[in-house]
Amino acid sequence: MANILIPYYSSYGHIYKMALAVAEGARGVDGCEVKVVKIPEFEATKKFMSSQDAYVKAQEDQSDIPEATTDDLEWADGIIWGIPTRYGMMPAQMKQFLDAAGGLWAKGALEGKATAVFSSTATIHGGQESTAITTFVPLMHFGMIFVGLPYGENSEMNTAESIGGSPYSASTIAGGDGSLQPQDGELKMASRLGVRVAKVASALKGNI
Ligand SMILES: Cc1cc2nc3c(=O)[nH]c(=O)nc-3n(C[C@H](O)[C@H](O)[C@H](O)COP(=O)(O)O)c2cc1C
Repeated sequence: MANILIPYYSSYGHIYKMALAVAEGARGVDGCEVKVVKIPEFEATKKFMSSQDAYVKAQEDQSDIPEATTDDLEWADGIIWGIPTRYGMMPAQMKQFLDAAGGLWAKGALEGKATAVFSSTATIHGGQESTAITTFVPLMHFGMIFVGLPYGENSEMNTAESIGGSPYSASTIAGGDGSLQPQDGELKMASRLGVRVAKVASALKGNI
């Protein structure tokens, strides 16, 4: 039995859809309990973005998802973070959440837990890989065990087409105006990432 947590932040819904695919994969692994939670939004951002219909609609779609707490992080045996790219790296909301978990760092509460990242960018070269790689840094400080996305299980990556996914993370490309939606191949890679982390977390607990 392993507990798998999927904390994500999503302004326009792309990462939310990827989170559901990751959850579906993790739920398929025997004995795993899966929780999807959203990283709390900044009040200032809510106010600023309330004039954007796409943001308002995406937040309504996620209204049933509970907000992430540091207790959730302690509950989890494996944590798969959903992170839309901001200037090539994680959004401030996500960093604030990690900073607020400093008490867990101090007592080593996340050490030895499996972790992974899924991301999204507007463009193919907008930072899907740098977001995963830079997120690796704080996760290493927490002592977590990083799980990548191997080519062997994800043949979709062997392409020159416009599709997300790299050895570092599952990802999707939203388009400059956000009009693209996660493609089948991207959702499959997200789901397989969920499976992989759930299996690694179970193995680390000595369940398999
Ligand atoms: C402040 C800001 C910075 C962004 N920086 C980048 C970036 O560096 N590269 C990129 O490709 N897209 C960038 N984007 C686009 C977002 O990554 C995109 O809207 C997001 O991945 C969509 O996911 P979501 O629908 O889950 O929010 C940025 C968006 C915002 C609002």
